[in-house]
Amino acid sequence: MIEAVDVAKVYRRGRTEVRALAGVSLTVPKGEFLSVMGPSGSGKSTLLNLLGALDVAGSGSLRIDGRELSRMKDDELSAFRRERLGFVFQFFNLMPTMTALENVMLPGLLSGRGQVELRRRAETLLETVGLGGRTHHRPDELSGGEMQRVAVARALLMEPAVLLADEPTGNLDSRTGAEVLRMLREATRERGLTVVMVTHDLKAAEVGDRIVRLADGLIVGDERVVHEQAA
Ligand SMILES: Nc1ncnc2c1ncn2[C@@H]1O[C@H](COP(=O)(O)OP(=O)(O)OP(=O)(O)O)[C@@H](O)[C@H]1O
Repeated sequence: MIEAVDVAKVYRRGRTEVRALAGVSLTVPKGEFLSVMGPSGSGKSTLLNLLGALDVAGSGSLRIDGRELSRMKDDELSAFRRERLGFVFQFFNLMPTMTALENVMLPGLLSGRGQVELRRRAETLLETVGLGGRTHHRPDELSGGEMQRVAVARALLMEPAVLLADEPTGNLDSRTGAEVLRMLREATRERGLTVVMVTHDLKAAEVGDRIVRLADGLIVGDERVVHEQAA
């Protein structure tokens, strides 16, 4: 599903060079929930930006959902991003003047799909994330956890192959964060969705199937998470 081979990224600022990623190889099978950890500056956001086709790698190969990103033109990349990838961010990034329902429908409206079908799907997704009763609330009428649930529903609208989450619980208290993660875990498991989540929080990371650790732009750890069996 995701296959990165020797992916490197150097940022140049005047005469200084920063090797944000120094050759990362990583395979994430379909349906896996991967957590990425590492100290500040280790390259986590850079990796997520490359996986999200928001930036291009300097070298190496990056295949997602069978497509080699380096061979795609800008308009192909935006279409790929819109149709195959879902994003969840630390600060939710909801439109403040729109209701929860409108926020969830938004990626679909931009893609030109029919309103009636989109509305039905958005309502179903809001039910799935436990917000069936909040469809007409605007973000300032929702709690942080509810806003992040709306963001998860929005990320799922286009039925992406991969969901990328950047510190999705970074702005939530630990209990609310855990609830959002449980909901994310269930919603993605039902859909066989591949998830890559960057987090500083080990508890959050352990919700995933596997934890990859970065340091200085390299993978320095890669372990499976052992989950207790439900009784
Ligand atoms: N646009 C940019 N221009 C120049 N340098 C950059 C740019 N983006 C990132 N860097 C540098 O690349 C390195 C990796 O940054 P990155 O943001 O990927 O780290 P991170 O692990 O996500 O850190 P944090 O946990 O603080 O968000 C850092 O040294 C950073 O300063």
